Amino acid sequence: MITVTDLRKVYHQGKREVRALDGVSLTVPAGSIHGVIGHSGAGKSTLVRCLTMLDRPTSGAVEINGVDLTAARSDALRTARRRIGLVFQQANLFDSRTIEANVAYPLELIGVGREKRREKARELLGLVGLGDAGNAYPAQLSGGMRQRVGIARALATDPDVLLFDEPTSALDPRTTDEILDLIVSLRDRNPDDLAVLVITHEMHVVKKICDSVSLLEGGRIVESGPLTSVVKHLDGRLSQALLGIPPHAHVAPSDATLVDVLASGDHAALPMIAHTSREVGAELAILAGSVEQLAGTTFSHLRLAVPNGADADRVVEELKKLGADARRTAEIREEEPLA
Ligand SMILES: Nc1ncnc2c1ncn2[C@@H]1O[C@H](COP(=O)(O)OP(=O)(O)OP(=O)(O)O)[C@@H](O)[C@H]1O
Repeated sequence: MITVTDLRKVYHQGKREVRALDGVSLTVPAGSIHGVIGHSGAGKSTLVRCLTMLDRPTSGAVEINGVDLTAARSDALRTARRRIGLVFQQANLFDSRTIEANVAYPLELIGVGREKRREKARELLGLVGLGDAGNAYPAQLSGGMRQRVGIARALATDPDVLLFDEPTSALDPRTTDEILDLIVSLRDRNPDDLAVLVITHEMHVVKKICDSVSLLEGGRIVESGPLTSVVKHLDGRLSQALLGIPPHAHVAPSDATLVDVLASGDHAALPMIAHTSREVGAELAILAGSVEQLAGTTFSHLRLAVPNGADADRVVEELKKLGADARRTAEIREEEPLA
């Protein structure tokens, strides 16, 4: 389990103070995969550096299973750091070492004997699907395979936390999905011991593997929670980011009110548009939408056009009665472009 409490990092650029982290708190229990997403400049890299003490936080605490890394010094810090396995965007392997020797490297640093190192490296390479590649050199591997080696190396010291910093940003979509499946399988293999934290700007990563998610902005966590809760409401920033539908100005009819509706779970399977149409006596057009499975729950997000003359507020009301979240988003008058 990793617990981060009120983590702050202030940089000084001349006279200017930059609060790269401005009071970040989060908890990731063992068995859970938590995503932190944020745009460029949000503080993601600073968070990774401060969690691993590559950069000392200005204040706050980072605890791994109750041991505070910020309070540890020299040897104690080195030992505590091994509780976090770190995987970067690029694996940064030693080109002159075999794959097996790369995976064994963290064990070499802490003085584990040769035979034990080899045994562990072989076991880990098997775990990440590279059981036959131990004698190969990094240059002989694809980007996805190199990333698997990076993951095996991060697991060498049996960490309690695996921290991924943009693990799939350099990979193609298919390889990305293979690496994401591997991350889930590592968690599933060790649910009582391993907490996983994934820092990314890719929504796909969050949608595919995370149980919970935090949105980092200007060094602060502005929204956080279990994936299925944060996407449930139309107004949420994470909901917009993860399930948002783009404006479809080119198909918007003139003289209509646009209504967005978001339904989840069993509600998503109801014939709610037909039902609402009938109840209100209005023909509703679906202009855009997405239906997705997140963490095993179906979410359906639709944008409807209610012809003017029909009661858009009643449409919203009827949809809410059926258990969906709904709201008016725009009025379109003839010859007026969609806002
Ligand atoms: N060493 C530093 N000195 C001064 N300011 C810094 C330093 N490192 C980061 N910052 C500032 O802190 C803020 C957060 O930067 P950070 O690199 O953590 O963001 P990020 O979310 O990782 O962005 P990106 O995805 O572009 O890497 C930015 O305003 C950045 O300019």
